[in-house]
Amino acid sequence: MTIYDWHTGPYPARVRIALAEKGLQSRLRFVSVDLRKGEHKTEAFRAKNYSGTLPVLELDDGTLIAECTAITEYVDALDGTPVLTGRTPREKGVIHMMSRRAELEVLDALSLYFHHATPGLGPHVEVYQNPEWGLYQRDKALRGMRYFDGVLRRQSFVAGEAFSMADIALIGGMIFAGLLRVPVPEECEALNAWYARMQERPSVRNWRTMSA
Ligand SMILES: N[C@@H](CCC(=O)N[C@@H](CS(=O)(=O)O)C(=O)NCC(=O)O)C(=O)O
Repeated sequence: MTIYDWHTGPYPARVRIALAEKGLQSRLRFVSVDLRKGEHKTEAFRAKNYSGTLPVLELDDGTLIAECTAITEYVDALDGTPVLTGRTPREKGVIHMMSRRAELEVLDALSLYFHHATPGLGPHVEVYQNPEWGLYQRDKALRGMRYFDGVLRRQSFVAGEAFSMADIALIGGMIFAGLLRVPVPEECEALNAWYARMQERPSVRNWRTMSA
């Protein structure tokens, strides 16, 4: 299998962490797509992913799977342990919901802030920007962090009492916040404590060097 990704990206980090948690990273060939040069927006790459985003997983039969949640669900189904996307219908539903909420309320909001209210990847990629919308998204992400702080005051992990794909999605948001120097609100003690705990996991400590 081949993964098209970018070695410092928050979304690629989600798939790298999932692969490491499953112990499957050695089955992957990593192909770097240079976002700074706009390689992800070329016609050739869009033939792999219409959305022109990373990461994209290419199976040996040529099947292309984009979208971090979809790739993680595929990888999780490959091998038994640990289960990242839930064992029972209830677990699967709650984990998918909380993973999507981490995207909508933190990770994707920070991505929109990056692309609209900062120089982003440069004018050759950021062909449309709305700084007001971008700043609104940064405030949305801060609200989202406060929401997850509340969740993590009541439970050990984002979707309950076990590590899951939902934690990985929120870790992606925290990685993006760090890259953008968007400070986590000081009152978010539970969120900060959870993230410190997450960073002790080898999969989270080492994701940047996985393709080295
Ligand atoms: N919904 C997509 C979003 C993927 C995404 O935005 N990826 C980033 C990669 S990174 O910024 O995290 O490295 C990207 O391609 N950004 C480039 C762009 O949006 O032009 C997913 O979940 O995979």
